[in-house]
Amino acid sequence: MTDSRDTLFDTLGDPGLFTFNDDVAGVFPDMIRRSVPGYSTVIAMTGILAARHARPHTRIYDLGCSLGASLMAAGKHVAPLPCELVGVDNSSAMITRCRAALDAAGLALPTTLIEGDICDVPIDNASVVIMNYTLQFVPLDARTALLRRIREAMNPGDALILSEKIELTEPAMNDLMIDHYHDFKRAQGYSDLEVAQKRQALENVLIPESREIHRERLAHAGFSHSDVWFQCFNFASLIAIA
Ligand SMILES: C[S@@+](CC[C@H](N)C(=O)[O-])C[C@H]1O[C@@H](n2cnc3c(N)ncnc32)[C@H](O)[C@@H]1O
Ligand SMILES: O=C(O)C(=O)C[C@]1(C(=O)O)C=C[C@@H](O)C=C1
Repeated sequence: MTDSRDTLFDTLGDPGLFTFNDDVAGVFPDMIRRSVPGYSTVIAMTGILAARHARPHTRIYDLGCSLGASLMAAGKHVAPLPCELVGVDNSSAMITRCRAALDAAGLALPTTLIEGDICDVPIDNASVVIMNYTLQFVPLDARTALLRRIREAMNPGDALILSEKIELTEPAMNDLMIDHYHDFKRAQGYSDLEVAQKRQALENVLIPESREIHRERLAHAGFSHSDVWFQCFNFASLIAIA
């Protein structure tokens, strides 16, 4: 099956607020691949990282699972270790399509999908928690409590894999990275109009923070170590060890 092309922001007008509705879910594989530099590398490596930290008879959570890309990568590398995969997303359009994609993929591990808010869904007996490009959509004042609940569900040595669009602390470097990022998007076939309209739709919806703030918050939430394991322009992936 070929992915539908993302043309959602190609017309001039009020783009409204970005939401993960049926239109977005329908083009999501193409959208995220052309919008997140390094996306396919991050997803593939998520499987490798998960396999090192997964413990038998625990759960591997994917919070903000969208269409299940990280669940599939984890399933591929963690099996046959007996673990349960749990995907959570609050978009019914994503969960419906994720269920179909997982059925088609036929994962080797038991998998549960939950339609719900990651700030409310119980998290228990986790050895690995994956949150790829999702914390950025959680309100700022709810981020620490969520990370605390994740940490409390883990044992020492377990891992959180956290990927985010980030802000750089030095304004000139931040502006430069955003310019590089927009060059990347244009090289992926997005027009200046599409870049501008999407940027407007994401304003105050996707709230990026610096790697320093992320690492401080992770420490505050009880993680003993964290660092960046991948970065491309203003998109970074961290691993935090419980
Ligand atoms: C950029 S996508 C994540 C991409 C996905 N992790 C991947 O790597 O393919 C963000 C996802 O998080 C979900 N999301 C955002 N806020 C959420 C929340 N509070 N609770 C549950 N899901 C949420 C959205 O519906 C969307 O599917
Ligand atoms: O297109 C952008 O500007 C983005 O920030 C990319 C991004 C993300 O980082 O989550 C934003 C929304 C879509 O979910 C896919 C990718």
